[in-house]
Amino acid sequence: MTQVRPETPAAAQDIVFDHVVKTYPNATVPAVDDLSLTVPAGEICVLLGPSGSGKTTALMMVNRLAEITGGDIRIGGRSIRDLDPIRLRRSIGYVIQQTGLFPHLSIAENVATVPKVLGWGKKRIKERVGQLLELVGLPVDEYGRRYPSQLSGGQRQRVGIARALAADPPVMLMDEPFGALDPITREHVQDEFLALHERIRKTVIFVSHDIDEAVKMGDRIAIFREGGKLAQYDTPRTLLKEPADEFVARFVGADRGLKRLTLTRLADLAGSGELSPARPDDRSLPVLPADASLRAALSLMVAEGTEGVLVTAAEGAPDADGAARADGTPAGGTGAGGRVLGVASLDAVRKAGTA
Ligand SMILES: Nc1ncnc2c1ncn2[C@@H]1O[C@H](COP(=O)(O)OP(=O)(O)OP(=O)(O)O)[C@@H](O)[C@H]1O
Repeated sequence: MTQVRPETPAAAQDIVFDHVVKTYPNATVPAVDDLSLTVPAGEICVLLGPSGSGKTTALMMVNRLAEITGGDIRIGGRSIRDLDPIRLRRSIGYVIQQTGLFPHLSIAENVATVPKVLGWGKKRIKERVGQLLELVGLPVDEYGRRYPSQLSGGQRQRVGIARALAADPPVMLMDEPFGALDPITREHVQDEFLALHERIRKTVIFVSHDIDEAVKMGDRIAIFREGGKLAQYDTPRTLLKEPADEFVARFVGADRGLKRLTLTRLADLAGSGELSPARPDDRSLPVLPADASLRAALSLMVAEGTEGVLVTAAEGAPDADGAARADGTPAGGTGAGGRVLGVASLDAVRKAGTA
């Protein structure tokens, strides 16, 4: 995706759930029971938990698609109770699994929906649509006139994201947005969304069923248990390292160590002095850049049957000291490898997974 910024981006706002309760009419037990948590401005919070534990309900209360029955939700300090639901919804991006694109409208028209409702002028809408489609990697000249049925699932999901961003909302709600995509497209769209989020820094609440997705996407994860109760709210790292109880431990799975490896980069090992210096023999080891995860390093070692990987400076990282490169070309040359930082041994990677 290209370096286009939305015009005058709205500052992100924090979202506070303050003892929130939701009991549906005729229900005997609450769908969400006394939920209190704060999503800091600009962060991604993933709601995770078994089916029926209240994730979607919690999300839909934020834009008042479900009305709260107790407690309060505040966005940027303002209670949603004090805001007109329709205006509130226009000010919040909403992305769902079935993208909800209008099949009879072109891609450009789909993205323009909310700005049109808000009464923006034609020129401003056109500019905005162009920027947003560019931002999600679907240039308007090529894709703007197509219809949703003429795009792949992943592309449609990106249009859904562009449309949700159209009015530059400070908050985005995403309900299993990538749930219908095949695993490869899904990973790709997740990566793209994370890169996009780096730039736009909205406050995002994201519902997921999938612990791997939650660990990858979330700055924080809220784990719900049956009965709409919050079991734990923490960063992925803390959650994997210190699950609050048996339920959370079971939910995040037996391979917690492996998941933690996803969160740690080879650069972190380099930073804490846990790489060993490369010796001439190590030139035959598989090579990974420092921004690769320890999980990727472990997979590569297993696949190649080695006890280490050679770690090079990540692409774009400074390469100043004239050391040799992994591919044998001198520093400053045009070889694909970066400066060699050292060797990540199987032991060092294992240790990081259990630390
Ligand atoms: N409109 C509704 N009317 C009555 N009960 C509802 C309604 N929507 C959801 N519920 C109930 O509220 C509880 C929480 O549902 P919710 O959809 O929020 O859970 P969820 O964690 O998002 O589930 P899933 O992962 O299966 O989507 C469930 O018991 C569900 O049956």
